[in-house]
Amino acid sequence: MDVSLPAGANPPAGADAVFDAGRASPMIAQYQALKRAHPGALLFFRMGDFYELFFEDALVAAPALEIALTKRGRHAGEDIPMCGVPIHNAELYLHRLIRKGFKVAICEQLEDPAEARKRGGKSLVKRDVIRIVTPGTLTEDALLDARSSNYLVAVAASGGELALAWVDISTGAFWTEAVERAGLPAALARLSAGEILVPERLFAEPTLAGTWREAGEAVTPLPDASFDSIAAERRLCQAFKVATLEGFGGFGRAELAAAGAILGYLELTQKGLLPRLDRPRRLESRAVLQIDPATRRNLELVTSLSGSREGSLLAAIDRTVTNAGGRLLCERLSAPLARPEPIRARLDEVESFVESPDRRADVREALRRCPDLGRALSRLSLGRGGPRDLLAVARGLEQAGALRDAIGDEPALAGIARRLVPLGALVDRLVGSLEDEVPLLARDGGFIRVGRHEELDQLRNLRDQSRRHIAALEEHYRRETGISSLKIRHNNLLGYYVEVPASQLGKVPASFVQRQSMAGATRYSTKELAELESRIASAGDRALALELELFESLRQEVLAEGDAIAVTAQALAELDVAAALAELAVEQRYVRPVVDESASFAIVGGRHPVVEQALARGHDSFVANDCDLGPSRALWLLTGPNMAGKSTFLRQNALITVLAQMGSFVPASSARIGVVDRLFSRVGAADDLARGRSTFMVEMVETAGILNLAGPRSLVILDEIGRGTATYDGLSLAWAVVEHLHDVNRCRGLFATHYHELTALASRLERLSCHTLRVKEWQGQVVFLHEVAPGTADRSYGIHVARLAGLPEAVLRRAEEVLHRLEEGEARSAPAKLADDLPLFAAALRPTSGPACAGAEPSEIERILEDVVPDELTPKDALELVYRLKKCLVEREPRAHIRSR
Ligand SMILES: Nc1ncnc2c1ncn2[C@@H]1O[C@H](COP(=O)(O)OP(=O)(O)OP(=O)(O)O)[C@@H](O)[C@H]1O
Repeated sequence: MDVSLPAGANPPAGADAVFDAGRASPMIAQYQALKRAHPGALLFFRMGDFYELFFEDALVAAPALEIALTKRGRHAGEDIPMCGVPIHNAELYLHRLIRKGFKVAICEQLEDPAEARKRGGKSLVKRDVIRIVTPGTLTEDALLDARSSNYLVAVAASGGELALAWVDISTGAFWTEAVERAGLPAALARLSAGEILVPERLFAEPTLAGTWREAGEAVTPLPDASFDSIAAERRLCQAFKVATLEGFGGFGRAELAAAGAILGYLELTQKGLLPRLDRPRRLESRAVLQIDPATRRNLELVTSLSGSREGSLLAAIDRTVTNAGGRLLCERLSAPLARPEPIRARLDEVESFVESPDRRADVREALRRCPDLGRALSRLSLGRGGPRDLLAVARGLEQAGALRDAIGDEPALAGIARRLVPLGALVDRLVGSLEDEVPLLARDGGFIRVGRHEELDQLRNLRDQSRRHIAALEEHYRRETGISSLKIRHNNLLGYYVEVPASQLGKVPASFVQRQSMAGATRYSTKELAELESRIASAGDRALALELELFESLRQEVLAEGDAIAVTAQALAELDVAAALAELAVEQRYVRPVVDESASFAIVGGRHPVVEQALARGHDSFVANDCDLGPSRALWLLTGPNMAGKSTFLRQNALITVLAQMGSFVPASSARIGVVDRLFSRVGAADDLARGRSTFMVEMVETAGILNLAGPRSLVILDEIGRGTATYDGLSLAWAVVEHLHDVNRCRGLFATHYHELTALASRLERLSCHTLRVKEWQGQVVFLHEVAPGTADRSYGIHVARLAGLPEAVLRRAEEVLHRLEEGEARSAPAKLADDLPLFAAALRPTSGPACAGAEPSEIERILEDVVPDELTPKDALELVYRLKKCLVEREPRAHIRSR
C-alpha cells in the first residue's frame, strides 16, 4: 500500500503560533522542551489534523516513512526541516516506524485552539506527550499481529541471580522466571519479545554481548536504578492494591526487580496509566522444555528459516478458529512443558474432543463467533477502546455462556468450564445499551441504542430535525430566489453556507452575506442559517457529550469485571486450542502420546508433520519410520545416501517430542516419550557473516553449547557435524563428539553423518547403534526408499544426486573417475581399524596409501617421525610436532583434505 504523503498535504504554516526566525519562538521552545523530556523517541507533535516532526526527527522519519521532507519557518538562521502525517491514518505510519525499531512519543493538543485564543492573540495551544509508543507496549489491532503475543520483557540481576519478567499488555498476562545465565538465550528466544528492557550494567557485560546481539533491535537499555528491587516491591503492591506480596508466591529479588522495571516502564510510556494486568505468576524454568535459539530456528517451530510463518510447524498444525486461540497455540509450541502431569491434563482435553466429534464441531462453531475478548479489554483499560470493544466484550461473554453449556459435564474439560464466567448481568446491560452495529471510535457517536436514554433521544431528535430544517430552508431559498441550483453545504472553515453558481449571481437577495467567491460559485451566510447551525451544533454536541458519558460508565462497568473477563478470555483460548488440536489429530491421523518419567523414547511409525502435509498436497505419501532410543540404545548413528531422508528423520523425532510435550497428539502410530528436559538440534549450516562467524564457526559454537549443556534427560539431534572443514578434522571432531555424547552427556540422541568410518564406533560404545536409510539400485538408477533400518550405508550416492540436480555430464563423469580412484585407495587404508587406534591422533597421522603417498622414498612426515624420541618430548614439543606434521601433510598432500566418500 502506498502511504506516501504528497508534499502539499502538510497543513499551512501559521495555523498555530509561528516558528519564526531568530530566537526560539514559543512554539519551538514548547517543542524542544517536550523533545528533551523524551529522548530516544521521535516526537509526533500534534498540529491541527496532523502530527508533525521537526529538526532531526524529520530528517530521520521522512525517509523511514517514505514521505516528503519539507521545511517550516527558521531557527537560528537555518530552515527547520519538517515532515508530517495526517492523524486519520497515523496508525499506518506508526506501524512503519515501530517495525523499523523506532519509539514514538505522541504529543497531543490538550485544548481547543479557540480556548488558547481566548487567553490572548498569540497564546500557544497547550500540548503534552500522552503516550510513548514502543514495540513492547502496543495495544492497537492495527499495530499488532492478531495471532502472536507481543511481550515486553525485563531482565534483571540481583545478588548473582538472573531473572526475567514479561507482560503482554494487550491481554494483561504477567509472568516472572528465575533463569540461569546459560538458560537466558533460550528463555529470550522462547518469548520472542517485542521489546527487552535491560539494566545498563548487564547490557555492558561482555559475557552477555552475544545474547543482546541475538535479540537485536528489541533491546532497550535502561538506567540500573529502574531495576531496584525495593522500589519494585512498592510498585507491585501499589499496582495490585495489596499491602504485601506474600500472597503472590515467593519471588526472588531479581524477579521482583524485573517485574518492577516492567511496571515502571509501563507508567513511563503510558504516562501514568497502567493497563489491566494479571497478578504476576512465577514460571519455573524446569517446568518447560528448554530449547536454545539455534535449535528453535533449525526446527522451524513458529517461523521457517526464511522468517515467515509459512513452512513452519505452527502453520502446519494450526487449526484454531480464534486469534486468541492462535496466540495460545503459538505460545504452547514455543514453550512445551517438561512435566508429565500437566502434559497429560492437556492431552485429556484434546482426547475428549477427539472422541466427541459433535461437541467439537459445536464448540468450534461457537468459538468462531467469539471476538478477541482479551485485547478488547486491554484497550478499554488503557482508555484506547471504543464502542466496538464494548460490544466485543458482550459478544465474547455471551459465547462463553453458550460454550459452557456445550461442554456440559465432560470431566476432562471441567477445568476450562469453571473459568468460563458468562457475567449475564453485564452482557444484558451492554447488549441493551449498544446498537447492533457500532462505530470504532466513541467520538463518532451513534452507538447508544435508540430508546435507551430519554435525554439522549431528545437531543438526537432535535439534531436530526434541525437537519431536516436545513433541507427545508434550502428548498425555501430556491423557491424565493428562483435559483434552482442553489445549495446549502457545510465545511469546517465556513460552517453552513449557501452556494450559488456564478451564472445566477444576479438573483441573489441583498440579505445574503458574501463569504467566499470562487471560480464557478459564490458562498454566502444568512441569518436563518446561522441560527439553525447553532441549534444543530449544540444539540449534536450535547448528544455526543452524553454518549461519551454513557460510554465511560459502561467502560467502568466492564473494567470492574476485568479479572473475570480476562480469565474467561484465557479459558476460551484454551478451549480453542484443545478443539483445534483434536481437529488436527483426526484430520492427520495423529495419536495420543504417552509422556512419562521413564527414559524411553519409542516412536512407532513416526512421520514428519510438515513434510507429510507438503507431500500430501502433491498426492505423495510419507514413509513412516520407527525410532527407539531406549536406555540400551540411546544413541543412533544414522548413515545413508544424500537425499535419503536423514535430516527429515532427525527432525521428525524432535518435532514429535515438541508436539507431545506441548500437549498435542503426534504423527505416529504410537509414541512413548520419557519426558525430555532440553532439546538440542544442530542441523544444516548457515553462515553468520553479520557476526563475523563462518559456517564452520557457527557449527562449532552450537556444538559446544550442546556438549556443555545436554544431560541424561536431553534429546540431541545432530546432522552432519564436522562437514564444514577438512575431512580428517571433521571426522575427528565428529568422532569425539559422539564419544562425548555417549560417555559424558549420556543423553538420547540421533547423529546423522556421511563419515561412514564412524560406524566402527558401534563396536566400542555399548549404547550406540547404527541405522541407515535404505535405497535400491535398479537399472542403474537409485531409488530412495526413505526407510530407516539397522545397519550402515556403504555409499553416499552424492554423484547420483548431483546428476539429479543437473550438473554437466562432463563434470559428473570426471567425479565418478576420481571417486573410483579414491575408493580404491581408501579400501587399502582399512579405516575400520580407526576404532582400535585410539587416541585419535594416531589414526589421523597414519599416512594414507592414496596415489600421492605411493612413492618409494620415505616421505617428509616419515623422516620427521624417525627423529622423534617420544619419551623425551615435553607437552609443548608434542603440540609443535603435531602442527609441523599437519603443515607437511597440507603442503604435500592437499588431496588428503578432499572428502572421500
Ligand atoms: N520418510 C519419508 N517419506 C517420504 N519422503 C521423504 C521421507 N524422508 C525424506 N523424504 C523426501 O526426501 C527429501 C530429502 O530428505 P532429506 O533432506 O531428509 O535427506 P538427507 O538424507 O538429509 O539428504 P542430505 O544428506 O543430502 O542432506 C525430502 O525433502 C523429502 O521430500
